[in-house]
Amino acid sequence: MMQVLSTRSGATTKECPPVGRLIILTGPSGVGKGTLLRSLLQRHSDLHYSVSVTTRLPRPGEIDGKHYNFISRGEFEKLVAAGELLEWAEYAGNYYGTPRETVINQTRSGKSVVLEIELEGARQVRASFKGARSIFILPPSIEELEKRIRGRAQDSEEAIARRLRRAKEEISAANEFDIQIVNDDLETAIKAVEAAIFG
Ligand SMILES: Nc1ncnc2c1ncn2[C@@H]1O[C@H](COP(=O)(O)OP(=O)(O)OP(=O)(O)O)[C@@H](O)[C@H]1O
Ligand SMILES: Nc1nc2c(ncn2[C@@H]2O[C@H](COP(=O)(O)O)[C@@H](O)[C@H]2O)c(=O)[nH]1
Repeated sequence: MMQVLSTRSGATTKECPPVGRLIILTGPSGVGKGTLLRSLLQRHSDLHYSVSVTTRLPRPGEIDGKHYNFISRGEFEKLVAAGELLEWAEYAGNYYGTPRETVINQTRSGKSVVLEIELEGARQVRASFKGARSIFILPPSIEELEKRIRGRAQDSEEAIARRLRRAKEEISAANEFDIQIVNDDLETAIKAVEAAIFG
């Protein structure tokens, strides 16, 4: 099955240039991407969030269809095989992906769409949407990142260790992206992301 996944990945497809803006928000888990995005969506009704599909189990409080569409591995593999994902990646033992159709329809109708995704998916979207604006969110330090992941209190020790290992690899790729923003003071970071998107 993995062979099917790798040959049908959205990474290989070249998309038509979108009309609306496509914004990639990436950076390590726990850096605050979701927190920044929630503020941006509250402040800018013209921004749209692309709801991802994932095989991860819902965390307490997460709503199916709002935070993610939670699906089985079999369902995910079918979406990949049918070419329905714009990008996808395996992250910390689970699959995550962006449904292609919604993003294409929204950008074609002139809407600005934000993807909040990890490094591999962000690289795939950069390769297929040349006009996408990519923003990499950095933590003030690894220690602070760990504090934030632990503070969220939603991951096992093993998951925290995996996320921190992955974070180090991700941070070393920050310069691949158009803009790097350190999320230290939240309000300052929100303003910097706003400037990156609308400036
Ligand atoms: N500037 C900040 N200062 C202090 N804490 C912050 C800041 N930004 C976010 N946080 C906190 O860090 C934790 C992780 O934030 P969040 O869930 O938004 O990260 P994320 O990058 O979306 O993670 P993931 O990619 O795993 O979904 C949350 O508890 C959030 O309240
Ligand atoms: N490549 C993709 N990555 C995604 C997508 N949706 C979310 N993510 C990223 O996965 C990790 C883990 O998320 P979590 O909710 O389990 O903490 C994080 O970096 C997200 O940004 C996606 O569609 N594609």
